[in-house]
Amino acid sequence: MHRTRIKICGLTRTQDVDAAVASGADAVGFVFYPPSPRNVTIEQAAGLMARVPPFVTIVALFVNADSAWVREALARLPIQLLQFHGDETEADCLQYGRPYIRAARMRAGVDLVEYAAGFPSARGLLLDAFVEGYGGGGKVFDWSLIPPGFDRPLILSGGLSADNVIDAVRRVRPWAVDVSSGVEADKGIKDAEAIARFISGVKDADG
Ligand SMILES: O=C(O)c1ccccc1NCC(=O)[C@H](O)[C@H](O)COP(=O)(O)O
Repeated sequence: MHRTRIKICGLTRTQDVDAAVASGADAVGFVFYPPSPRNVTIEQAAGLMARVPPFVTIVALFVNADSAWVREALARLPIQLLQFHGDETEADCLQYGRPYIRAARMRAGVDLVEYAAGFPSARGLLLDAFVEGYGGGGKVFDWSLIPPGFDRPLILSGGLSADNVIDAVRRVRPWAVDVSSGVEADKGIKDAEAIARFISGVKDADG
């Protein structure tokens, strides 16, 4: 039986990192995108990432970032996986020589097979709803845009919460799910109970 992996994204506080880990998250995500209310500096991220135990993957999210900044973050932080959420090309993503996942901003007309073919080196495709401002919008996209039998690891995101994640996992059967705003009390402020309910929902859906 497949166990759906779970990433909690947009962490900005130590207690939220602790809550995600305690509830059983497989991965924790940190947003390096200054316009976002979830943005963290390299200094803040160092303190947050230091709390993450072994076997929980540390993911760093960038949006059209200056490559010198990404390199600095990689040099100073224990980042294990990059997430590119902007308009990066495959060459942009590959230049760091690190494993990465590529966000696909889903909306009517997006051909996921064609999009994914442009990123053969991505470890997986993270499907998020198209929103102005790139992401973290808490919007659900039409899951029927995902082609049946799509054969790359899919990380389903976009407006997930404890209220819809069971249905999402049962219908899409993704490799992993990713949530940010759906487990927040306020932008950038996670709710430990909502994280626990989300993770419990994923486990229920897995059966
Ligand atoms: O979180 C942000 O503010 C953000 C800004 C720019 C690009 C992406 C951003 N977040 C993406 C995520 O946190 C997740 O990977 C995911 O898409 C979940 O978002 P949500 O719909 O809020 O659960």
